[in-house]
Amino acid sequence: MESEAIQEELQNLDVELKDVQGQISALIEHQDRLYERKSELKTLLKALAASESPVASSSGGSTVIENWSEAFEWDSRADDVRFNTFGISEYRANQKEIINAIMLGRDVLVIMAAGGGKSLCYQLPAILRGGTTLVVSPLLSLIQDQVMGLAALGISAYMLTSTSGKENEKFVYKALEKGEDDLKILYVTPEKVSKSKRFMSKLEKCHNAGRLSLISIDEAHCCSQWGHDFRPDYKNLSILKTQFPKVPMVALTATATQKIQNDLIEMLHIPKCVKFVSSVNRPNLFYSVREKSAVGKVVVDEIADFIRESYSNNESGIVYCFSRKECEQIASDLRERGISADYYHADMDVNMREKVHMRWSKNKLQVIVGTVAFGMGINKPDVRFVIHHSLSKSMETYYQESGRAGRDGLPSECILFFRSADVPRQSSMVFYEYSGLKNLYDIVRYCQSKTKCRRSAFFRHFGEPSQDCDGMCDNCALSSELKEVDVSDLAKLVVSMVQETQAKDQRVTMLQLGDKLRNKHKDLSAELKRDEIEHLVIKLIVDSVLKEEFQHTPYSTNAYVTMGPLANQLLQGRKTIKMETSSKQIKKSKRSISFSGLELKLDELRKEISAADGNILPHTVLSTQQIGSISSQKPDSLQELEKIIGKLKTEKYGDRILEEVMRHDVVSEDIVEDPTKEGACESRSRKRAKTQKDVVLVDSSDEDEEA
Ligand SMILES: Nc1ncnc2c1ncn2[C@@H]1O[C@H](COP(=O)(O)OP(=O)(O)OP(=O)(O)O)[C@@H](O)[C@H]1O
Ligand SMILES: [Mg+2]
Repeated sequence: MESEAIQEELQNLDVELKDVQGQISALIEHQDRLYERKSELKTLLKALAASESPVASSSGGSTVIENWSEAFEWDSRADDVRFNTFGISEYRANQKEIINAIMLGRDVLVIMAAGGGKSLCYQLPAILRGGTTLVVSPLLSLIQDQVMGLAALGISAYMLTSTSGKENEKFVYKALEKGEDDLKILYVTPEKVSKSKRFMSKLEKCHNAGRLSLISIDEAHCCSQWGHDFRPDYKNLSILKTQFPKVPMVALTATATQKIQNDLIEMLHIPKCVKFVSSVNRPNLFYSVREKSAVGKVVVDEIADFIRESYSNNESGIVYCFSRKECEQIASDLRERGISADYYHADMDVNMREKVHMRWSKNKLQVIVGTVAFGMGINKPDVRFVIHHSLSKSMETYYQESGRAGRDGLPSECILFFRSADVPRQSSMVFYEYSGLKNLYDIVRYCQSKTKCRRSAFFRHFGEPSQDCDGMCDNCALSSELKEVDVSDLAKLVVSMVQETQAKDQRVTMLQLGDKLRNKHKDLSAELKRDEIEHLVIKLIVDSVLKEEFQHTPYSTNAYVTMGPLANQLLQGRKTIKMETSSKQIKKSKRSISFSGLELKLDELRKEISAADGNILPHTVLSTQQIGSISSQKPDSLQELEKIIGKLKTEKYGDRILEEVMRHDVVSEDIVEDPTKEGACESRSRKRAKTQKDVVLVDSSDEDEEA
């Protein structure tokens, strides 16, 4: 009897110890999170202090007062090239300062959001400084795009990649060695630097002759293992600073975390660089999360309706999917619904992929349905919408992927379709990655929240002070009745069920758990939909009450739900679980720009010129912003047009653009007034002044509907 009592006590102690262990690991996890947040906040404080002082932050702790915005002798030349060659009417934030720091010979680290205009920051000094600028860029498609774009502007840009022909290679090597031919900008992949001795020896000759004027490392986050796109060959780029210590180096990336910044500075050997960190905020992007139906057809219908209603002029978009099979299916479903869509994934032959990408870049295809393989090489500035058919694996990847919208700064939309059942699909892919689950649960929190500003989640993630969202996310734009409901009792039922299953040495997936619960508690099943139970299970996982465990089968990795570190706290009534519920739902959200009248004609014209040339993309002929400016200002001479788009584009396309403007003017006047009437001219100019409309039409007709 005594031994039985001891046995029992031992068993109880084991249970209690397990509980304590669970609490300790939960506390340790919590402690880690607090430390991490503390360090983020400290960095934030430093950044704030730096931004309050007039000195640009120099990572070398330089005490010299440096004002990168003052007047410099190259200012007028820089303005001339910016406007007349690049057709850019004014600098965006930090561009001028970065250019000045490079012109002064400093090493520079640029952190600027996608589409912020990083290319200009090294391309303009490349032209001003004379000699040759070397640009390292990770992807062939990015390099091709850039070289093509620069060539269209009459800038002598070349590339050396694995696909370069012999003739091209010969020309580049000769130009590097002898300096006789014009070679302003040379793009290479990192492999050239790390693997080609021949290339490095030619580069050395160029340098020794004093002709290597600048080294630019684009997409520099590829250096860091902490980044989302680590490329081993980027690690060897330190050789550039070692070999050419006096040549200024500029490293550019859109990825902003402090850890990655420090990593880059160390790996590229630029400890004294001047750092320019711009905000991660993309004010022109409208972020929203929509509940994803369990029925696939309904989701595709919703996506197709959205595209048809908001982007009927063939405006470009991307739909991201989880798997290759899903991509193909959704692309075909969209085509069936009359939308010009095609798929893009890693299983396709390179030529096929390139063909799809090119059709899309030339606006011959409206939507690319892609996996994450459709990534870094996308340079299209006028992507108006990015839809996630499934959630991304982290806030960082979501920021990157959704950030492919609106790189031209014009209003664009980012919609994520969220369904709890998609979480185990992602978790079974990322659980072995460093912080994989933690990162995934961060984006799940983002999706589950019905109250918090979507933007603030990005600020928090990148350790940046919050900024006003200005109603540019669903949670800020929508004023609906939101409540927090205590669901602890239901949560206890869920956790007890997991506990029972585990006690029987069985495993349960989220799907099975929902079914079991509804079978056992028939009274609940009338009230509770499967989706709601899954929603709760995911919340419990994210809150460490439950946890996911994974098991490999020969065909897949399955995610099971098990007791988490805080399970017992909940069962013992020491923890409450609250869920946000919303009485209203966004049914339709429409934030779009749309072309009308002359804009449509100019859009047609740029496509026509691009198609006839074959080597120029429509947005290089005229950017969407330029189309807007021409349509609102309606220039009636080449001189007037030149004031809007600069000399080069006016010389190349001016006559055809003016023809279009005049034709449109005549047509619209035929409609509105009798041109023979006296005073028509005056009324025309008055009319013009009146139609100086904001070319960007932002339609914000949200329709809220009872759920
Ligand atoms: N000052 C400016 N005014 C108007 N448009 C600009 C300006 N600077 C750059 N752009 C345009 O913005 C678009 C994006 O520029 P760019 O490709 O340099 O972005 P990025 O910062 O390199 O982005 P990513 O991280 O996606 O590579 C391009 O179409 C470019 O011509
Ligand atoms: Mg870029």
